[in-house]
Amino acid sequence: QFPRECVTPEILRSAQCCPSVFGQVNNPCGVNTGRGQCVPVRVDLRPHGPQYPHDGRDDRERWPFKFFNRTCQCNSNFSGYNCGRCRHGFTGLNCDQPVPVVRRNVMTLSPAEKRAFVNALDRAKRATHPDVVIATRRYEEVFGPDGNSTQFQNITVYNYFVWAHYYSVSKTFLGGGQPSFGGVDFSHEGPGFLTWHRYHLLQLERDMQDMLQDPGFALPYWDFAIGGNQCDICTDDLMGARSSFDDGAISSNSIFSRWQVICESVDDYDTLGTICNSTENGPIRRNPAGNVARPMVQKLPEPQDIKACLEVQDFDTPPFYSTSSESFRNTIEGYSVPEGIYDPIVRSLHNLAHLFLNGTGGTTHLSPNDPIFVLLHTFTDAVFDEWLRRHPESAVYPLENAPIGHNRHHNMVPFWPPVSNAEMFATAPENLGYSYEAEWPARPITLTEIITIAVVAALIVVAIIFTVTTCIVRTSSNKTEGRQPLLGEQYQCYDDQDSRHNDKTQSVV
Ligand SMILES: O=C(O)c1cc2cc(O)c(O)cc2[nH]1
Repeated sequence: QFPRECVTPEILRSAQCCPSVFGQVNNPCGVNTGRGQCVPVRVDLRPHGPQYPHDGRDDRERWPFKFFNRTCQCNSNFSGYNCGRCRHGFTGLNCDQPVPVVRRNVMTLSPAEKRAFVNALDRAKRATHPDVVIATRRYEEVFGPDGNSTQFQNITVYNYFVWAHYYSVSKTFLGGGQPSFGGVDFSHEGPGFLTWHRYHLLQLERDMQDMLQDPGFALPYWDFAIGGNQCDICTDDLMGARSSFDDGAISSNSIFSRWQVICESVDDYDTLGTICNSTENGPIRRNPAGNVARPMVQKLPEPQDIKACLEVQDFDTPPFYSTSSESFRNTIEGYSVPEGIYDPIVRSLHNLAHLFLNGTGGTTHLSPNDPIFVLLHTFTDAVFDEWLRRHPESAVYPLENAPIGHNRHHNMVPFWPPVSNAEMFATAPENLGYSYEAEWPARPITLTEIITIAVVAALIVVAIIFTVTTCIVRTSSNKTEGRQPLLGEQYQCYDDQDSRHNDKTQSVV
């Protein structure tokens, strides 16, 4: 969540995180070379929704004010916590060379591409994050027992991806023997669901690009809307087949059978007020279509569910929550039927794909431990991008009264440097430096288009009738009168060779 350079007791107490670029001294945010400058953090103070009644009790409120109030703001295509990186989709010393970052259907990758992707994920699982460390205590305890030993830990690139999700969904610790408050979620059940997960993936993709030294590296996606009860990506060349010995385990032929999960001790965190750390302790569990107790989550979404959800007009609707009806966000998140009507017993689209996995990937605080999470969410993001393209006029993100963390200008927890929901609410190829190679169901013709087509067609028909009628009238009057034409030759109508001949004859006469 925070750069390693910013978690010393002095810097944390100063509340200013503006490191120098490339290890230079006294060059915060690369200001001397025009890369960026150190500025006050902007925090949105508009009211949030009523779901969270404990204002003042959680470090994540008004993110990241509890920890820092000054940050780097980068110029042009520079980005990152010290403006030392390029914006997504750009490379070069001056970050002025565009690089295509194209996310493709994982099933269409060649065997070599599949191997490279699996190996890259495995490398990310083991490589210590070069910049970021995670807090293992709430702010109240983060300076340590002696007040001078800050409680942060190194974490690997992939485990940071898992930890960020856990931190955003974890309960509010209230202390004093009170149970932790679970009605809070900074990344689900609100309009920020799509923008939060979009940035979450961008961050992993960028970290992996740095790790691989390949600025064109792109995460693939899993089209989970294939219906049926088969997990097509659960094969040993991709996310791992089912183990022959244990229905809930991954085959030992897959590298993912050796992955260990983090953030499993959720009861400890919630009762002791601690935070998940980077300790790994147990294998991924996965049993696709194996939840016999919930038959409704034993089948994947259908292809027509994507078509239906793309036709929902409004991005989100009051109360901007998991109970919203006729909301595209709540539909793709999966609390409504695919046509958009909220139904408390329904689980569709994204939620259904999670629950279908039936194990680590279906448990909110653990789900990114299963690498299927990455592919499931790139597809969800691809649908979001297609919706933005189809509905430019109704793509309006709520400004206030969304659940805490979900207002348009709330910074998304726990990302650093601060990034708001609004910044991720834009079409990806034009604004965010990546695109999807995907085919979508045909868009139905809108009422405006039908009216426009009807008006144009009617005008054409009227014009044809007018022209033909005029010609007939002129021709017949010329024939019957056999006298001088009333109009000059340039206005006369010709319908065949004979009439042309007649007209010429008439004009000679
Ligand atoms: O019960 C649900 O609808 C559900 C489970 C689950 C797991 C997960 O990781 C999510 O991100 C969402 C989600 N929804």
